[in-house]
Amino acid sequence: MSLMIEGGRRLSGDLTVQGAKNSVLPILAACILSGDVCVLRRCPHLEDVDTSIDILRHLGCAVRWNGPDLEVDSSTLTRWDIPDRLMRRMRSSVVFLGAILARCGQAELSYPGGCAIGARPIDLHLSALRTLGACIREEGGSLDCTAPCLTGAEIVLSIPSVGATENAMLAAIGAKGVTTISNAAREPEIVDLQTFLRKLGASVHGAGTSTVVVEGAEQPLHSCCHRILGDRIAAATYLAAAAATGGDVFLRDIDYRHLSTVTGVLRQAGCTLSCQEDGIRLVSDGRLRAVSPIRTAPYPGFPTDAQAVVMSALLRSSGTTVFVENIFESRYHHVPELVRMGADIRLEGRVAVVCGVDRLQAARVRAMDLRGGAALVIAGLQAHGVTTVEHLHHIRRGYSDLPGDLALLGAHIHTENTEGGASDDPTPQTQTQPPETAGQLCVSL
Ligand SMILES: CC(=O)N[C@H]1[C@@H](OP(=O)(O)OP(=O)(O)OC[C@H]2O[C@@H](n3ccc(=O)[nH]c3=O)[C@H](O)[C@@H]2O)O[C@H](CO)[C@@H](O)[C@@H]1O
Ligand SMILES: C=C(OP(=O)(O)O)C(=O)O
Repeated sequence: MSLMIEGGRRLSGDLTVQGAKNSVLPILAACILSGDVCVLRRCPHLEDVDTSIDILRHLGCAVRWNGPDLEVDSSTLTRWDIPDRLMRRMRSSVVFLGAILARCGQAELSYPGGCAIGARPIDLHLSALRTLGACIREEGGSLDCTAPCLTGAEIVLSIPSVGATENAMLAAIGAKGVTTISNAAREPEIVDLQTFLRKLGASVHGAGTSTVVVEGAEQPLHSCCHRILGDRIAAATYLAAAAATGGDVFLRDIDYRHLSTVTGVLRQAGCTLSCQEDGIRLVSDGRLRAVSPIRTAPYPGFPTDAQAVVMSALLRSSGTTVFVENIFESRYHHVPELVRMGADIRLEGRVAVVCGVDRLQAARVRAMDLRGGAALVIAGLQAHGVTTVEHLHHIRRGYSDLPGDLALLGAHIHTENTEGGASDDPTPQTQTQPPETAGQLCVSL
């Protein structure tokens, strides 16, 4: 599947932002802990959500859509294994490990897949679970885990890894006693997971700070209904698109506090932003200025997931902007594609130097990963002529309807069924490697 985008349209109007991919995925894994029915409101319909549903069904859970809500009944769970073909489909498959261990005391799965943006090892996940008493045998990419009796412990993460924090929180629910996770990730999605776990009846505190404390659940957990947090990265994408096209958009149902580094950059670039309790409005005249160096960092720093889309917004700015990607070692696969469209970007390791150009030219380009794909769409919105973005399936991992949303805002964009599709996709996918080979997949810049 490809997207065709006719550049030069100014975006305007209101948009309700989807539920967050990075919230709903760990929460879908957490549904296993309930042993009952969980209703997730505003569940985004994404490829990664479909993969999570496939995993839940494989485990024996009953899952069904009810309009925009997803209902998961985990009372019927019968298995503790996840087949390799499902593990490889996304990174977040690994977050099921903590939940399955907590519920079943054993788990059989393999290394997760996901976008090729770096090596993405899972050593911190496994070390956290071992600290809680899990015995994990790694062989040929398979993980054979037993944990008849998880015990609360002090887990210190060497990096504030989002996924490792979530895995540790989920496993700790099934442990006896208190678990403290230090140097925990502080992302809003971790807070959303804590909110969900509390609704299930679990005792979890501290999410949003560097120390998360989980008391093992002595009582059985129960059913709950939860509305998924608004997606700050989808919001950053629409803000970047509006900024680049001289737009005027209002994004509803998004917490502006979760986007302060992104809105700060767009303000510096010359956009006018007003942040309200119910959303964010951005007005741009389309003549953006270069900004101070953008360095990606764990929350509350500038999100790595917004690096590509904000870069795209600045391609025609006046002056030079430096990007430093500090989280993932090869997250610039969109750059050669943007250069095809006339962008002036030089790469040196983790640094990308963007010199604004007067004009972008439409081209046939290829999404190499999720956010890089969204960045190409934003470039297409600004380019002269009709841009084709191939390999739409990457974008569908994280946006429930990017073309539909942009069309609502006035973009001329449509999806085309192209020959081949995902099955003959040569795009590299990260397959987390056993420790001795981790890193070999990193694509040099
Ligand atoms: C589903 C989800 O929420 N995905 C997000 C999550 O991914 P994810 O949870 O995979 O990202 P992490 O926070 O774990 O990764 C941060 C850094 O830590 C490294 N690391 C991580 C785990 C580990 O065991 N060992 C290790 O070395 C990673 O390679 C990376 O360099 O956070 C990333 C960083 O904000 C985002 O880009 C992703 O969108
Ligand atoms: C890298 C991302 O996601 P994941 O961790 O699911 O691959 C992302 O959302 O940009």
